[in-house]
Amino acid sequence: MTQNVGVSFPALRAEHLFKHYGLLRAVNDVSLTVGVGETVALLGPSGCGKSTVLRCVAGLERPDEGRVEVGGRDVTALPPEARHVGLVFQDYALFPHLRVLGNVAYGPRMRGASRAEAEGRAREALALVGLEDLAGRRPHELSGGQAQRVALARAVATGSPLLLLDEPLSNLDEQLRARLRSDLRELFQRVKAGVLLVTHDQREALAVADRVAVMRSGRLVQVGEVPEVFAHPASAWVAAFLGHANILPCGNGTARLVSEEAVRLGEGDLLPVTARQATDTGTEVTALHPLGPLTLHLSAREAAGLEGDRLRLRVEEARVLTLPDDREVPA
Ligand SMILES: Nc1ncnc2c1ncn2[C@@H]1O[C@H](COP(=O)(O)OP(=O)(O)OP(=O)(O)O)[C@@H](O)[C@H]1O
Repeated sequence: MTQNVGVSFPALRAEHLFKHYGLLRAVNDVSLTVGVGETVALLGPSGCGKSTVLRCVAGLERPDEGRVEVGGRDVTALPPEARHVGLVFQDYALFPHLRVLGNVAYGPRMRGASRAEAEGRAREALALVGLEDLAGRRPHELSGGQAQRVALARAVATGSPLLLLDEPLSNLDEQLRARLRSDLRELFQRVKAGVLLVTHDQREALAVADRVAVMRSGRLVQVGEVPEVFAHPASAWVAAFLGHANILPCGNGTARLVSEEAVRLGEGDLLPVTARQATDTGTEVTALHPLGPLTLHLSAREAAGLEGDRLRLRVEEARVLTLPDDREVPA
């Protein structure tokens, strides 16, 4: 195969992928690029086709149409083991009979490294995930979080230009997830591979990814840098999926998005508060604004500014986004 010397290729370029299961279009014309050293989160609700995209990229599924390039090499027709991608899936099955070191060294060994070389790389990868001390353990002697990190080390040790992670934190409790999220970001920055991460968890995407690709019913509906997509969702559905609370229908196929940044507390009119509830971080209130009811999270200090059952606030009209309201469109 020929490659142009000096031309740099993205870690992944997927073009016009389609995958049907019977009449179901699980993946409908998905094109996606992951740069070298970039982390892209494929984010969407359960069943929207995220894993199928990842499986097509990994070679575990054959797309009906489309093309997959890894590091500039067309791998569309190649089996998974010939694609040189590192995989971490939900169940991250480790080989039970191999110790941690053997599990992590397995990839490099399969790619022809000597035992010493493979184990050297495995130790480096284990150090990256902070588990060098557990190299001699067997998988059943690990906690869920440790097994998760071994699976990551195993993918990293392959030295692949592209890592594919499917809900890598899904089996862990919330505390551990929160800790590993920041570990992951650091780890990805250090290994310099391209990372495609599948998740249905907005916080995970926000914490870990450079760019996010939002998927709905087999299609990508918005792709962009994480802060940009959160600040400027392309539609009401995307805004709602990303967790925006105040999306007010206008009745003409559009909706207004009043983000927290658009609300100035302590200025403007006194508005009636119709609901109030204590939360972990403060108080959630619903205030009746002429645009519609606004649900707001108030810190303890902001909540102290409540005047009886009224709250003074102003909505900065210039910061209110008008979006197509596609929430009721059948999936
Ligand atoms: N082998 C298969 N045969 C038939 N239908 C399938 C198969 N695999 C997936 N599907 C269907 O394709 C759609 C997309 O599934 P996929 O697993 O890609 O979704 P997902 O977004 O990853 O969901 P989750 O977050 O729940 O894992 C779903 O409706 C699913 O039921």
